Amino acid sequence: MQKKQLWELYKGRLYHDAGLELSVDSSRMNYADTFLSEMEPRLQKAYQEMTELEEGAVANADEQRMVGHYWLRAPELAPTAELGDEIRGALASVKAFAASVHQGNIAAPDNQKFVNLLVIGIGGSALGPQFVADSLGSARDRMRVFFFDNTDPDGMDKVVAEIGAGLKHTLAVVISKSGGTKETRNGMLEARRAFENAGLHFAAQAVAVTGCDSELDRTASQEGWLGTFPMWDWVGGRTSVTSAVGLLPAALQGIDVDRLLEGARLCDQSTRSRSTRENPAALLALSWYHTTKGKGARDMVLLPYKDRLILFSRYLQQLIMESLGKELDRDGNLVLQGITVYGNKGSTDQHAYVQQLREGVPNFFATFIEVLKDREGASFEVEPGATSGDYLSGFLQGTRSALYEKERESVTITIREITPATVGALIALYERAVGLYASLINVNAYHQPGVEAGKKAAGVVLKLQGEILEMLRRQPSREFTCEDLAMTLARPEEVETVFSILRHLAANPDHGIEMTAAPRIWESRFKARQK
Ligand SMILES: O=P(O)(O)OC[C@H]1O[C@](O)(CO)[C@@H](O)[C@@H]1O
Repeated sequence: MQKKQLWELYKGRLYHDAGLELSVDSSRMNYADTFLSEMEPRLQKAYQEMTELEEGAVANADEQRMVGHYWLRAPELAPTAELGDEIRGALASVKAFAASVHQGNIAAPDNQKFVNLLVIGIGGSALGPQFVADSLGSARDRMRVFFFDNTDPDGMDKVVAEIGAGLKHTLAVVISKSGGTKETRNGMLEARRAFENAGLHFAAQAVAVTGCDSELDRTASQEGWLGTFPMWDWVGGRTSVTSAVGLLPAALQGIDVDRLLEGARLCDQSTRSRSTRENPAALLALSWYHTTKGKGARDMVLLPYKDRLILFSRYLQQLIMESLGKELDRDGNLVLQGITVYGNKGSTDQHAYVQQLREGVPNFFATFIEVLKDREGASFEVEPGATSGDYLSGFLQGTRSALYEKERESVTITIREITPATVGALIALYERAVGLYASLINVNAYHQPGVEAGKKAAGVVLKLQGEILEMLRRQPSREFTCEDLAMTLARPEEVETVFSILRHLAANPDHGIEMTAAPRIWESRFKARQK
């Protein structure tokens, strides 16, 4: 298409919200003008489903739950007055708690102010807080934020070492909706051990965000932690960033959570429109549907040209892939749905994988995120007439057209600057786009049955490890190969797992397992160290 024609297409398709200072450009999506009208009946159905969801329908049928993340920034829309009051109450207690910590009314045991925050959680209980902390953080933050978002011992040691002596002025925020996620439980226990090693009492420096009467809730109340903030079953983990999950760490860090909620609320208002051309979330969902053929046929590559948005792709990876990646549709048909999401940031990725995007396998579409404001204040010129920010902008434009020349499609989202409000708006925009797209492809966006399989399998591995240790310790003088041991345990079919467990045990001093390596590694022998 000629540039002049493209300009006309751009003007015809551009969505711009002056209040949010947000634009969505889908002119580089090669759909015919008739596509919108063809899709309109299905979109109207999606809008209706969204209305019902917002009114409190059991939109997550499998778990028999309402889906209420939109009420978190508009409590007056909650289906009952009680729920609205709970949301307002939780927000008020988050803000009051953060203010008390900042003022030193809630303080470390030595009466000094808390200056560090250790957030412990995983998945939706970490990714939102991490994205918000990274995108809106600054050297002026009220508290420095650290994360345990895995059960990797070395990863946690690294964080503890970074905090160093500051542990005594560190507030731990343990976040788990279910309150029983093992990675988070382990993170909490590891943090507790680190506190104890430093002569500190964990309970005096910890708060929880969790569901009522969860294992974590009970631990927090039995041990007298500093506080507990609610999570409700009608808020999914991946859409929980505007609940206490995201707001408590953000408020403690010193981020204006009212502005974040306001941005999300305004974006919710815009994305409730039933006029497709005036609904940016619908325009995104339509673009996804067109380019992936409604079957995930192309990956979504996120290219935010702003360092502060680097974690947005990780955040969206969970939001989109956990929501849309489903084996069955809502009628029980096998559909194997989803959209693969990856990306880091431009222009950096230009020097990594953009080569393949332009010339290699055309199995993706790009989402450019443009931020108009370069920095606080003016920039100097790195060469006559151009600043570093001009270069960043030029690289975005350049990559967008270079991809389009090669028939690689893209959408471009433009915001004026990174503020709590625009971050809130971006979050809300994608939450709604995912919900609408899920309706278009008829999947339940609000459950995650596939995640359970891996958790169960891990439980089986740990149980087998217990049996292995018991057998090795019962016969301390005997050396076993993995095959011997699998036979002795009457688990011959599990020999590969037995081998993996033994190698891991022998690589660590914890359980006293020794390995005599054989030239063919799988013939190595293992025994329990004599006491
Ligand atoms: O907040 P929780 O219950 O610890 O769960 C953490 C994450 O685990 C998942 O359930 C997947 O395992 C996510 O959906 C969720 O965000």
